Amino acid sequence: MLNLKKIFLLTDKGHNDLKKAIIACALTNLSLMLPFAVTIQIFVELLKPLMNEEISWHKMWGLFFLGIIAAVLVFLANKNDYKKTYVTSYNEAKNTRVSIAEHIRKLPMSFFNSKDLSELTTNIMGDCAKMEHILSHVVPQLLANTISITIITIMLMFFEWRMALAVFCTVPIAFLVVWFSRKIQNRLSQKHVESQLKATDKVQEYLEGIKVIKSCGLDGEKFKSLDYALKRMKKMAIRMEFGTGVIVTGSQIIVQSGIGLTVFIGAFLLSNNQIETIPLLMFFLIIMRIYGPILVELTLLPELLYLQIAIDRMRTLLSTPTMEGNSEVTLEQYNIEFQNVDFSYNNENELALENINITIPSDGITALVGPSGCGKSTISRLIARFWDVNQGTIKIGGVDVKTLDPEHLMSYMSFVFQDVILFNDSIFNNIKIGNMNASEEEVIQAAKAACCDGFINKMPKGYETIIGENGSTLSGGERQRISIARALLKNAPIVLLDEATASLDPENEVYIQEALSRLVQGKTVIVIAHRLRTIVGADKIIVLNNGKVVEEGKHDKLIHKKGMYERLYRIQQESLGWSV
Ligand SMILES: Nc1ncnc2c1ncn2[C@@H]1O[C@H](COP(=O)(O)OP(=O)(O)OP(=O)(O)O)[C@@H](O)[C@H]1O
Repeated sequence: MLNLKKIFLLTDKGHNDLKKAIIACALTNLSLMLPFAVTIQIFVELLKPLMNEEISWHKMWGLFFLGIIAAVLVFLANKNDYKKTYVTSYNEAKNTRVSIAEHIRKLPMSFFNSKDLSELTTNIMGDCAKMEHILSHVVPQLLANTISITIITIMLMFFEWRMALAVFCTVPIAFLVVWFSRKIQNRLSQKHVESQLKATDKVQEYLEGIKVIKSCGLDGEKFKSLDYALKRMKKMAIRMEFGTGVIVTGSQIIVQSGIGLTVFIGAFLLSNNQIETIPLLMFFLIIMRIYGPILVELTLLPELLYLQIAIDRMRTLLSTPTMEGNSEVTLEQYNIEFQNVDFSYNNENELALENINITIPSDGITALVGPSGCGKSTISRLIARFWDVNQGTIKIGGVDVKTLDPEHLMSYMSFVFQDVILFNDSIFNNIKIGNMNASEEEVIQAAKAACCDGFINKMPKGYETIIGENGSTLSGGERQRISIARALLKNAPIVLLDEATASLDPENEVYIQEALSRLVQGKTVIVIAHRLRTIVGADKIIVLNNGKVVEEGKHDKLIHKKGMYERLYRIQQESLGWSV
């Protein structure tokens, strides 16, 4: 028995709905035979004068009313069929989209290292749309046709088995041809899908990088690679359509050869007086009625094989293990401890962090410094459990972060990154993301504390101003202050600041320093700063180099030590005097 739930990755409800849709479709198919049977009976009556018999008008009126009843039944069956197939398939696709998005949210960041955004977008939108289309337009019809054709075949077998055999014997051969060519079709579909993904990726890259492309004069080169990807997608689409076309047309010809066979067998039986003219004509009419849906089925079958690629991709995504953990534990203290931590992003031989043993005290500022690529951001990502360590443990208040549910852990942390993510929504809602339960007053208070109030009030609609995709209508400093307002509203006990004041003009920097000083009061703060003068007053400075801790202590101690920190600090102080 076909396990539709597994094949099409359905929810329990979706599976039940699909079964109902198949039954509804089969009923529609069978109901369509009613007007057909009435028509044949009328046809038989009308032919009676040719056999020197009289038309029974009494019977004709009866058939007329039967015809009306049949039409009403067809209408009701179609209505039911529409509701069961289309509405339920759209619901199922919506549920699948939501469960994919939910699953993606819980995946470790290592997953995103190997996937690009266009592939995930295709997963959520494209694959689900394909599933929606095929669950509503293909699967119920295909299976319902199979059921109704089988029923009709059995009925005709009882009536005249030789003619029934002649009508249907070509059908399984045609289906077997499509089935056995599925490997070729799969290969063609796979290549087509890959070329589609590549093209989507290139279009996305082109649009996202349009500023750099223009400013660096890369129009020709980048356009060439986009053009190549689009041409390849076209080539693969044509190749797939051609390959599928040959297989489908071939199988349709096989089915239609049944017409010749039926005529041949019919003529043979008629000449031997083994069948009468009217039943013979009836069989010819049946061929016309039955072959139509079978030919349609043969064109639908490759679509089903094509869907399999999308479903396989969704299955891989949904079976990728998520990051789980306890969401009941309450953290009482916020000191952070790294014990013998080793970490690598992809390859275990290339450690981004090696044997890290550090303590980040609560209620104080700890700065992570060191040359570019030394592992500062990696430490902050591990604290937030964006990734899990390869070896060792990270504890917050004595609790191993690996045992905590990532979303629960996140409720204890606020982030202020340099590359602020803002949504195409009002300023008010962008700040409120920090705490969805906050009142209007609290949002405004946070905005004031983050020095946002001034520029917000100058905007045409104040807090209700829509700020464009990723805050495109704001300056870098304004965007950063909004992200600080968000963090202030969240009021989490641990604050992670990543390059928060880099690349800002002096005025903005003053505002941001003021906002930050309010944000960090009484919190466990981890700052990643390149400009060492901003962290001179930190309670602890951890110096990293090549993924290892090389020095630790306060500013004065490290300066006296005359090690890496002192060297970096000196170079930066000297560079302050430079002019271009
Ligand atoms: N997502 C990633 N996948 C693979 N390798 C990564 C990833 N992110 C960082 N790395 C590598 O890990 C090492 C440490 O990177 P990290 O971002 O922690 O450095 P950093 O000290 O914060 O650098 P910077 O100051 O330039 O931001 C680098 O060699 C970097 O190339």
